[in-house]
Amino acid sequence: MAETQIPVTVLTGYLGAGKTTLLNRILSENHGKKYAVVVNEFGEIGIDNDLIVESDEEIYEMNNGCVCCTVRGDLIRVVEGLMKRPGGFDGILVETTGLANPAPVAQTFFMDEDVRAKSRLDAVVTVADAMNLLKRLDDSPEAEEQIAFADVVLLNKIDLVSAEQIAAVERRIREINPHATIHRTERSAIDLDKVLDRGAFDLDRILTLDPEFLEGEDDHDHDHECGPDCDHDHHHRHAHGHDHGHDHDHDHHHHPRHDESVFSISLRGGELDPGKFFPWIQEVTQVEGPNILRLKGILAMDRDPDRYVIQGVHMIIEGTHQRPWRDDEPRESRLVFIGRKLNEDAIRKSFEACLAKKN
Ligand SMILES: Nc1nc2c(ncn2[C@@H]2O[C@H](COP(=O)(O)OP(=O)(O)OP(=O)(O)O)[C@@H](O)[C@H]2O)c(=O)[nH]1
Repeated sequence: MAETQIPVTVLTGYLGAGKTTLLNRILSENHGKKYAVVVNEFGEIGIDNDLIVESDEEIYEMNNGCVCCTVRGDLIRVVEGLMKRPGGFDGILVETTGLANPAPVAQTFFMDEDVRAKSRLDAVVTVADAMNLLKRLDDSPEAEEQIAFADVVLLNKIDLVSAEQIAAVERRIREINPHATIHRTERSAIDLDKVLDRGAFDLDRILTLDPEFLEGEDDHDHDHECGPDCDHDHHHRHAHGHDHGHDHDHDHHHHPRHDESVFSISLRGGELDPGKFFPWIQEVTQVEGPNILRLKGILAMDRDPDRYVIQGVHMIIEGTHQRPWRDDEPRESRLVFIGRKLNEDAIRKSFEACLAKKN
């Protein structure tokens, strides 16, 4: 029986750490294996799917809320569906949103009987941003959970920091999680056998970390109530509604609430005037940089046949031409900011001022 279990890799890490970069490596490398990929993102308009390389792999997107607390039922259904596929898969990769606590995702693979019989959690792989991790550990509980649960940590973006900084981040990771294997990486470059099929998930360690890990709460059936940005109100309601008089609150234990100060702004429009857009995005990222945890967009530039992809983490932004727009695609620009204390009105208005004038 055991040999028929499909290995599942949970790929986690804070916003912008380099998860998709790693996923793209896995999907592009000529390893002769077939992986199913499940991605989940935070933000209303699905962009992540467009940033994943085109490949023969099957990609399932779940962007209605955050996998850690709202779509576990969906995850079970997707995984069950995958297992029934003839031919099967050599592995399943689940990429969580940067704001997810990986524990409930990992739990999924122990809770559902069918899923448990046919799959095994191979490893939780956490990508950490060497430049920003220390700050995020101070202000974002998810960042710490992601490190604590990791079997393998990729300490990524080492090109952006000094050797001393790398050593300091590594020490902090070790304090939180002395067991994980740490690899230093640039652009998530790693031999895939260091992240896939590791047999690294250690249930005993996780039970020390979280004694209730296997207690699989009743599923509360809250899968579909959350909005795209993970409606935290719902969790308040849930926590209250679930008070049976015992004083440990499952919800608190397994699902530390998301950082409620983080929200997303989704912008949509037609073609952009590059002469206006580029100075604008430079300015926004300079002024709002500390509050911009993440930005990503697929843009249609006036008179440009290619899709233009822009990505950022705080003040660092990168843009590239991706591929030509297809005839059947509307030339539309979509841009998402995820952050704290962003001035939505000002960003929205100034973005609209970058649209190309059509006559
Ligand atoms: N300089 C530098 N940039 C990197 C490195 N790895 C990734 N990036 C860039 O960082 C940005 C975020 O990378 P992604 O792989 O999309 O990050 P992610 O973790 O998938 O992001 P979310 O899904 O939004 O949480 C992109 O612009 C990447 O090109 C690295 O090692 N060095």
